[in-house]
Amino acid sequence: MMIMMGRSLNELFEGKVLTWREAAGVVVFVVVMAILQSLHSLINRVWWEPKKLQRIMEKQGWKGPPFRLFVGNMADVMRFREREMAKELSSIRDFTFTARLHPQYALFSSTYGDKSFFFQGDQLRIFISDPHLVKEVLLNELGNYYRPEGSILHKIIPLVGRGLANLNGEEWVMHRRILDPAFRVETIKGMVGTMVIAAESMMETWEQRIKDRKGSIEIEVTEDMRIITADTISRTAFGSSYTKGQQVFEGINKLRSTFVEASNNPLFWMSGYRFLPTAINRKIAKLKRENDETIKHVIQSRKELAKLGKDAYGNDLLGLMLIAADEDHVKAANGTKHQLTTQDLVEECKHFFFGGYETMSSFLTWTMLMLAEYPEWQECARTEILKVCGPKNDMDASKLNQLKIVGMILNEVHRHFTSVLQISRVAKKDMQLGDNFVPKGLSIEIPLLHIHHDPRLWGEDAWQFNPNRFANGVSKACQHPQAFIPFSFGPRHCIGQHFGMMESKIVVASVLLRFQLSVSPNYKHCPTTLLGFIPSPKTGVQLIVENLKPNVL
Ligand code: HEM
Repeated sequence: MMIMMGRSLNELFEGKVLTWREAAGVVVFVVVMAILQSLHSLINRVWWEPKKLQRIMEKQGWKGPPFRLFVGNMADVMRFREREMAKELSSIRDFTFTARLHPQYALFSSTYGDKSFFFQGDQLRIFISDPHLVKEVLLNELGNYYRPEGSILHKIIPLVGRGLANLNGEEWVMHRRILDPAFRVETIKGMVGTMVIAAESMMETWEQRIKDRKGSIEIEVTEDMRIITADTISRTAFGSSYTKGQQVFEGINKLRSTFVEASNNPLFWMSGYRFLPTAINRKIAKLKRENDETIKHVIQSRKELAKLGKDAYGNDLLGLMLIAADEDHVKAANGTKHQLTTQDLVEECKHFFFGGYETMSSFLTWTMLMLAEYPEWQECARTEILKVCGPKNDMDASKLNQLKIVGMILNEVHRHFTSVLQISRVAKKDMQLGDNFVPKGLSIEIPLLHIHHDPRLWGEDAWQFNPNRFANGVSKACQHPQAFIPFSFGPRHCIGQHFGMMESKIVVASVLLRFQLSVSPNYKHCPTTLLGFIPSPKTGVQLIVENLKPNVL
């Protein structure tokens, strides 16, 4: 290296040969310059850039709290959240818990109005809650708004995987193109039978427990919904090797608890924290390695089996992804650019496992609670399921499609307990958004949960549980079709939407055809969040479960 440097310096100093001392001086100079350069870009990133964006937005009437170096306003958010969490909800029918689930929007929009912003770490984030503007951002086909690198999903990458939701640009286009076919409605329809097996196996354990107790039982449904969801994903993704899938879920659970512990530290929200060699970061890295190995093992054995026969990839989600990736390899050989590597597939598997697991188990838990709390809706749904599927739970995709009342209830649960509380984007270049100039690099936060509760869009009963509002479809339920977007929309909408809706209907039908649900006196209504973005009950959801009276069937 010294010789190489000597040569280039020789050129620099027009052929003069440098002494070692002179060369050392030059090296020191270069190192100092490199340090100054890094310092300059650090200061630029953590101070000048956010301050510049703040000035631009303030000039246009946007308001927010003062900037704080490194941590931004997250400490204020955490304090506000603690205060909100300390407030008791009057009953399960009290839906005014949005401030504790998504405190940043509640805190800053109530202080600074609709045009508000705050700093998450060194990122200035504005809130967009007008559905017209939301539509403009999410429908942008040209990718002028991308997912931010500093979002919570990036902070927990060892847990969620470096998959679709964390990718941008051409890499995202390639992954989405290859993975889309595995999640099309037609493909998911073929998975109904597998989903029913997962749901029914949990129902059998409930039935056995009721039999053992000779009457009703109390069930903490959060855990059981997690098990059904994990089982459904393991079976639909990994087919016959679904026990390996369960192993992955054990790994995900360990990683999740470690991240929950880490996220209680305000420094966790600081950019770059995940790269520091702290004890907790080392533990996370070890757990990630172990989980990756399990998935890699399944993929490699599939690939080896495939060498023996054409269909050996299987028709489960992993098989479909491997087939699509293979077809893409063929195209690649013919001149297309990208290919999915084994590590890409590992990351995408983790991504689906996490994405499908946390959102679905949270959503199903809240659905069970609402069915138990509103017996009239439980009854309506059961009558419909009995009529469409018959008492033996004879389900297929077309019957599930006919479950209109169940669909209305699920929509109302999505509205109140929005699984993904907010969507984030960053402007790739200077943009015009409605009347606003949005400078390149500005982060935009779309507070789905709050949009779903805005009385200006939903009317006076926005804070009530009323599935009837969806009786004539989403477009008639609210003022603007983009006021109800639990799965988002546009090019980056949830790839698992059909999978999620199908699974939800199957679980609801399986439960209601066998059991009567009511809320246990032991249940304490205290919605909170998991990892700051998935609504979860603080101390589980305890329900009383009993067999249906014979005259119901
Ligand atoms: C209750 C169920 C679910 C809800 C409410 C939900 C919601 C969402 C939302 C709001 C997004 C963000 C879209 C955006 O930024 O515009 C998303 C993305 C995503 N979801 Fe879901 N999701 C659910 C279930 C699932 C399931 C079951 C899977 C997989 C099996 C899944 C996989 C994904 C993936 C991979 C993305 C990223 C898509 C991309 O960027 O191309 N989700 N989901």
